[in-house]
Amino acid sequence: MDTLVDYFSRVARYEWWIVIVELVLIGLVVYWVVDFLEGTRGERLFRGVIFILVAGVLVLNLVVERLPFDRLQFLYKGFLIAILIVAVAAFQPEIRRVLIQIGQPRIWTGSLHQLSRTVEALITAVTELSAARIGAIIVLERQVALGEFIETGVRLDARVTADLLKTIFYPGAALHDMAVVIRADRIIAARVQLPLAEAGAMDGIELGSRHRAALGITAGSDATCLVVSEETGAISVARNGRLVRNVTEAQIRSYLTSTMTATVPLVGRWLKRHG
Ligand SMILES: Nc1ncnc2c1ncn2[C@@H]1O[C@H](COP(=O)(O)OP(=O)(O)OP(=O)(O)O)[C@@H](O)[C@H]1O
Repeated sequence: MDTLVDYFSRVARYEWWIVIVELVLIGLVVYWVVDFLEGTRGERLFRGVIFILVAGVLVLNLVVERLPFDRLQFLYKGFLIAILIVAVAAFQPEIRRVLIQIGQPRIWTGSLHQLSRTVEALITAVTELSAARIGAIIVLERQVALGEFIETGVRLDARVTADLLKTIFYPGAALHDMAVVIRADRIIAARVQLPLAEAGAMDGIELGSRHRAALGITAGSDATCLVVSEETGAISVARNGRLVRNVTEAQIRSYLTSTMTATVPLVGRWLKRHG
């Protein structure tokens, strides 16, 4: 108790506005990290790491500092460094995504007309595949290049059309297995093997490998992924390692437009809004 009183009387000597600014900044950073990781595997890890750190600091400050447990304190410092190294390894996909988003310019070389044609072709393809219960997974590459995964598939370079997408995923067709990757308005590759996210369930349903592949590729990159379930015909959208199931046509349009307009130059976006 004395330690707590000591602590608060020390804090009370600081300039009040400095304490407030510091608390607000810490709060903003934690809020931003939790918001960024929300619903992903990283969120649980982050909560775990924060819990260990807060519990460790409290125990050390409130109990150990009062008693001559110098070796424990020394070990705790080493433990913090180990936690930092483990956290960097564990959050590798999330850290990669954030750094790439910060460091890369936005590029879209096509016109807005091409953009909306591509969006409509994708919507037609997935709704028709869904109605026919044909499984499909389509990855929309953005700023993070997906070259290492594209190499596992068959290279194509064809304009996105609904008919071509339906033909690719038609059961038994040579390229129907695995994923299609799209860059701007081109189908870049088919039969692409994506990294799988850990096994897990969503809404009580165990995720199969198609949906785990969508989570895997979107956790480690800024890509958006459309999935059509062969089993139920449900269409899902994955972004930032999160899956939204049973999306409607309007939702797909909104997801795709926001994904793709983020790569349109600002002037183009301004013209679209005011033109
Ligand atoms: N690593 C991967 N990358 C891309 N696609 C994959 C990968 N692994 C599996 N797939 C695709 O997922 C199909 C198998 O889907 P599975 O039934 O296991 O998953 P699911 O999520 O339950 O999907 P569905 O709801 O369509 O059944 C494979 O035939 C293949 O086309």
